[in-house]
Parts: sequence; C-alpha cells; structure tokens
Amino acid sequence: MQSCLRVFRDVAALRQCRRQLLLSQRTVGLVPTMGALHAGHLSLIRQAARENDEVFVSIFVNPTQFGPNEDLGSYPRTWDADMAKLAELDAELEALASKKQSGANNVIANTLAKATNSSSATAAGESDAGVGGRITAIFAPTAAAMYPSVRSPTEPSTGNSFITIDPLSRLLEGASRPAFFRGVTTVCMKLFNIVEAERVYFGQKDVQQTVIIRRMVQDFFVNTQVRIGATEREADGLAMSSRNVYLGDRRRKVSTVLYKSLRSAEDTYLNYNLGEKRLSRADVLGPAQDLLRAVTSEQELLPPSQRSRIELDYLSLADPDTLEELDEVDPSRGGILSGAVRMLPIEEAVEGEDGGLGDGKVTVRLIDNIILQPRV
Ligand SMILES: Nc1ncnc2c1ncn2[C@@H]1O[C@H](COP(=O)(O)OP(=O)(O)OP(=O)(O)O)[C@@H](O)[C@H]1O
Ligand SMILES: CC(C)(CO)[C@@H](O)C(=O)[O-]
Ligand code: BAL
Repeated sequence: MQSCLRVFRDVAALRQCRRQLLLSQRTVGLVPTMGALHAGHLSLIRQAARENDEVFVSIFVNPTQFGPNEDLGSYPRTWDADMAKLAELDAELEALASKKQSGANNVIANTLAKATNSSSATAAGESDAGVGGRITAIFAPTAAAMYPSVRSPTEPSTGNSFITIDPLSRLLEGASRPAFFRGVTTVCMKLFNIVEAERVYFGQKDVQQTVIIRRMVQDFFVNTQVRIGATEREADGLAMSSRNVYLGDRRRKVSTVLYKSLRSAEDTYLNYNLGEKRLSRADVLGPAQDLLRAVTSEQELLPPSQRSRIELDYLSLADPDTLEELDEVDPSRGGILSGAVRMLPIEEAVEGEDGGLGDGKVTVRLIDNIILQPRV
C-alpha cells in the first residue's frame, strides 16, 4: 500500500496530533535528525517502531549547532529522497505490523479455544503485545518556528535561550566545535518538550552527543527514556554519515583510516592479559596513532593528482561517564575510544574523477568511536 506521511511544519499542529495519541494511550518514539537520511537513521526508526506504537521523525538542520565557519550552508538537504526513504520504510513497517497482528490474532484464537476447552487463561497477555509502530509524523519545522524569540534564526546568538551541559560539552567534539553541543542540547530540549515522547533515539556514532543527552535528561528530569542505536557502517567499516556524500571516490578509499585506527586500539584492549599491570593510555592509543601516521605519510608521498590529505583532529581514550581523558584503563569500567579526522580538499582533480558532492572542494570531518566494554 502507498504510504502517505504526515508532515508538520509548526509546533501547534504537531502537539495537537501528539495530544490525540496521548488520549488513546499510544506510545511515541522520537528520532531527531538533520535529514539526508541513510541506513543509520533508518535503523534508529526501525528500533523506535519496535519499541513504540507511533514514531515521530524530526528533520531540521539546526542552525545553532553550526559554528560561523562550519557547513550550515552546504549541509546536504535531500528532502525528496528523504521522503521516499521514509515512505518505503513505513510500508515495510506496515507489512511487519500486519504480520504481527495476524500472529497475535492466532494467539488470541488459540487462547480462546484453550480457555473454552480447559478454562486455562495462559498466554492471554501475549495478545496485548504491541504489533509494531508506524511512522506517524515527520516534524520539519522552519527555523523561525523553532527559535521564536530570535530575529534571525541563522544568527541565533542574540536573544536566544540556550541549554548548556558543562563541562561535558567543552570536551572532545566541543573543543573543536565550541558552540556545537549548546546548539544540540537546546534544539533537543525543544524537540523533547514539543513531542513529549516516551522514548527518544540517538545513534552511537555521535557518542558524546549520547552522553550529553543522557545527562541533560537526567539533570532536567525530562520525562523520556534515551535509547541508543548501534553505529551502522558501510561494508568496509566506514561509519555512515550524511556528510560522506562529499568524500568522492579518492577520499572515500582512505576514509576508513579512522575506524581502522580505533579498531587497532580496541584490539590491544581486548587482547590484554588482565593479570598484567593496567593498560596505559600509550599502550592503547599507540597502535592507533601509528596506523594513522603511516596512512597519512603514505598519502603525502603520492602526487597531488592522486593523494588524499588527512588531518588528525583528536584521538581520545576517555572515561565512559565524564568523558575525561584516561591515563590508564580500568578494565572494570572500560572506556570510550573516539576520534575525528579532517579529509582535506583534493588539490588536483583528474578528469572524469568523481569528486563527490562539492567536487572534492569541501573539507569532510569524520568522527567515529568504539566503546571498550568492561572486561571484569
Ligand atoms: N551510522 C550511523 N549509525 C547509527 N546512527 C547514526 C549514524 N549516523 C548518524 N546516526 C544518528 O542519527 C541521528 C541523526 O544524525 P544526523 O542527522 O546528524 O546524521 P549524521 O549522519 O550524523 O550526519 P553528520 O554526521 O553528517 O552530521 C543522530 O542520533 C546520529 O547519531
Ligand atoms: C540530534 C540532532 C538531530 C540535533 O540537531 C543532531 O545533532 C544530529 O543529527 O545528530
Ligand atoms: N550528527 C552530528 C550533527 C552535526 O555534526 O552537526
């Protein structure tokens, strides 16, 4: 069946829809996004649909989380393709829900038959199990709707109200992007207050964002549950990201360097003998730094018409709660390995080369992380 998605542009109409659902005791899962949807977003929506009756997806390229020299203007905006992906996914969810519904109907029929035969009421509760949610609403507000007190939503620094979660928002990504988390927490608080979802969904790919959102929800008593979905990756390990469309063929080939480096650090942690002294920061991050250096130098030796230039922003081994850098890993707590690299613009394009969106001229900042799970 053709899916018809309901798009909401303003807050009042969305709230009205939410209120109706509340009155019918339907649970809502919210998946906040900035659009340019890929399999990572879709897996969060699938998870939300498994765990809620209704799924709200927000699509909003939030101006306050971009710094003055960042890519707000060129951030990929792919509305028609996004709607097509959401309609296709919703059709998949509908098929799944009707399959589950007929399974549930069979359970009811069997239970009734058994109850009639032997007055047993076993498994009656199973009929109450959710049949799987659908995509109920796409919330795609204008910047003016989200920032009603600000004269220019693209310059929202004056007269705006902000939520800041410090010191977490100053570390790691926050050190490179000082206004970033203030913008993220502010827009998420707005979305949480507008939608009042039972559950909100975030991707592991943006690990610091997950830690900060959890902290915000806890500290401000936001009445929602924060759920985290695993990082979806391309076959070669590159974390999916809306910005990957800017890489082009040449930079795409070396873009796995960050993930491979983090994996080499993870290997050290996983293979370390717990009976020995604790692993130091250098023990863990050393192999990752070596690999990054090796790939970077290998590329630098190539001519400008062939090379990709990689600039390391940071490699981190941090505490899972405070995100403070660790001098050594306590295997009973584990840690978070994370990093960011910039894939610099291509210097000399070759005729016929696919430079990606922006023809290879846009710097692409990649982030990734791996959680070191406690080993004892
Ligand atoms: N590869 C992925 N796997 C799982 N979740 C993801 C992945 N990429 C993004 N997400 C999550 O999707 C949500 C929306 O992210 P967003 O729209 O910024 O996409 P994005 O791919 O992270 O874009 P970019 O990194 O280029 O800003 C966030 O919670 C984010 O963590
Ligand atoms: C959570 C979010 C949608 C807020 O704009 C954004 O930071 C993102 O997409 O990760
Ligand atoms: N997913 C992170 C959003 C951003 O980089 O702005």
